[in-house]
Amino acid sequence: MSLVEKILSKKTGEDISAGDSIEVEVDLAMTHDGTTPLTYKALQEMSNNVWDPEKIVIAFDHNVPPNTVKAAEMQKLTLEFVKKFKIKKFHKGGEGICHQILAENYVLPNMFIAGGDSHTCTHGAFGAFATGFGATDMAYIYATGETWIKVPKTIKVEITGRNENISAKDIVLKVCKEIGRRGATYMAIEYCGEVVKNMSMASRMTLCNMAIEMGGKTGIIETDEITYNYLKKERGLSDDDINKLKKERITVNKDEANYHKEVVIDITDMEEQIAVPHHPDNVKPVSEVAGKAIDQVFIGSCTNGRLEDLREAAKYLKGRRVHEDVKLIVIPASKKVFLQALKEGIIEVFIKAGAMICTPGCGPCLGAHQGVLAEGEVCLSTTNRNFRGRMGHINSYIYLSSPKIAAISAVKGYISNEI
Ligand SMILES: CC(C)[C@H](C(=O)O)[C@@H](O)C(=O)O
Ligand code: SF4
Repeated sequence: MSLVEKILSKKTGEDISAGDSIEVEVDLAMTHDGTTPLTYKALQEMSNNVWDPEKIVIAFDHNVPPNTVKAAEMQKLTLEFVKKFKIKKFHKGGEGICHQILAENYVLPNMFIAGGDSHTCTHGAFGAFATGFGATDMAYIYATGETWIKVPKTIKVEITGRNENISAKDIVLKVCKEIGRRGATYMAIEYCGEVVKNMSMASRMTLCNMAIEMGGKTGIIETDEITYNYLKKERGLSDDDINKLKKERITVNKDEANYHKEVVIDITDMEEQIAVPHHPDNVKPVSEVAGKAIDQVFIGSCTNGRLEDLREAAKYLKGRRVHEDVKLIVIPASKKVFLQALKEGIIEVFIKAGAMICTPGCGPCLGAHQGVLAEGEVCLSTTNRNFRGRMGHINSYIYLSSPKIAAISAVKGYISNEI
């Protein structure tokens, strides 16, 4: 059995396998300012109640603070939902991106997590089954606490080798290139191998975050000491809680699991990777893109807005100036990340270098505000999607990279991995 099959078998109490349609109880559900209004509308046609307000998380992150009347109206309606159903796990603007909020507060291994956002797959990093649903499905979940899914097939992706220059973002871009934008449609991507074993939780989240860019239902990683340490240190779980989780730990016998496909990526001689317009699987080694002039750099998002990402970027910006032709926008993924970055002097490094720092949230990632692109402009971004027009004008261009390359390029004025 794959990791997903094992988690879902445990949840349903039956031995299930890929292709089965199952009904399942949801442990945690989330919608944000962009998706709560439609979910609320659909819910009103189904029920006058929510199944369990304790298991629902609402976050304002996509347009914070609201920049248009429409965005303000959507938050007003969402607030009505929050009040009506007495949702306590409510995070108003400035607290962070919904996925970062979930990771910092609520996600636990073996959970079934349903999110009204496609990057809910990020939480597979905790050994949870986490995936995105549309508004009608979310409404049904809010009403009943249940949903159904077809159990996805699994692609095993093993990351091997050693290379100090390579980050989780370079790896996931390479995986996108190998698997392709439709290569994992309705499948789970199970990451393993020595590189993943040694990765921080933040990096594992970067890996799982982009499963959807390959059409994937989710990305997922077995829990281990790194997961438990994170839950203890960052989330304050007690030793008893951790021991309980360890007893319920789900592992996979990789030789016996019935993977649909297996991919091995050795990073030893790998170059850093860049996705070029207009698809995240349109990936090239940095040497083929180096020298491309840029107008804007964005460091942030649910892919790469965490503390380790900001620390990495700060290494290259410290004592340097952002190129005069480049706008650099930095957005910490959450309030917690922001406060810690302030404490460590990282924010000061960015400001002195000439960066603009914005309120934790999605920011320019989806082209809503805080840095939209003009016609012909080129942005190098640490986000996950470079679709045509996503960050602004239909004829603007988005390249995707790691925070390191983003920071170096902001200084140089063109794409580069050498400071
Ligand atoms: C607005 C929201 C529905 C959307 C998603 O689901 O992914 C957004 O977060 C994105 O990244 O494009
Ligand atoms: S940061 Fe970007 S990808 Fe992530 S949830 Fe927000 S808009 Fe979507």
